[in-house]
Amino acid sequence: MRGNSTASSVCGARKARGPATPRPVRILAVGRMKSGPEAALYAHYAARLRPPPEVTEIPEARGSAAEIRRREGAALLAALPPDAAAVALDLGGDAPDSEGFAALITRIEEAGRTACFLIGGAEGLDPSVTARAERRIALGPMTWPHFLVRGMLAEQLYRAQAIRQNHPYHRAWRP
Ligand SMILES: C[S@@+](CC[C@H](N)C(=O)[O-])C[C@H]1O[C@@H](n2cnc3c(N)ncnc32)[C@H](O)[C@@H]1O
Repeated sequence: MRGNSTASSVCGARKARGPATPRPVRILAVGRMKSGPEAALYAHYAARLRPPPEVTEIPEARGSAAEIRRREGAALLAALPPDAAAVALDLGGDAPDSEGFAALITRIEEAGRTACFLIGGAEGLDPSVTARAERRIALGPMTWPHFLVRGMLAEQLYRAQAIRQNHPYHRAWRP
């Protein structure tokens, strides 16, 4: 399982156990989401997460495509907390299955770090961001709109929570 094979490398050797109460995951995302179907999708799944994720929205930058990526990238990196385990949502990343994604969250929590998911804007993520990320994850090979990616990530976070709690929301395929 691809996701599991590299999940163990994301956190580094820190404390063996995290806090009893998991810290909220952080979502650092370019763009201000207005009310609409994408916001409703995100809210639907985020409301099921315990604790709920904390979202930091980075304003869309102006300029050439490269300038936009660089400015938005600098703002994304500046918003990372010191204990961040940075995970970039990136088309060039690997595509773990949901169990592998859940294992990644567990590893980050057990290392006592904060899982921080980085989502780019229309021009994508700057190379400085993908270089900083300890893990790059693709939601398949197709390009999705960034606000939709936020909702899709929230659903996978909820699925990961269900997997970790053995909740029947996630029905693993069995032969
Ligand atoms: C509209 S996409 C940017 C497309 C840009 N041309 C690129 O190649 O990254 C906006 C953001 O959504 C996220 N995204 C879009 N599709 C994705 C996918 N299949 N897997 C992971 N993240 C994706 C990435 O964070 C991306 O920076």
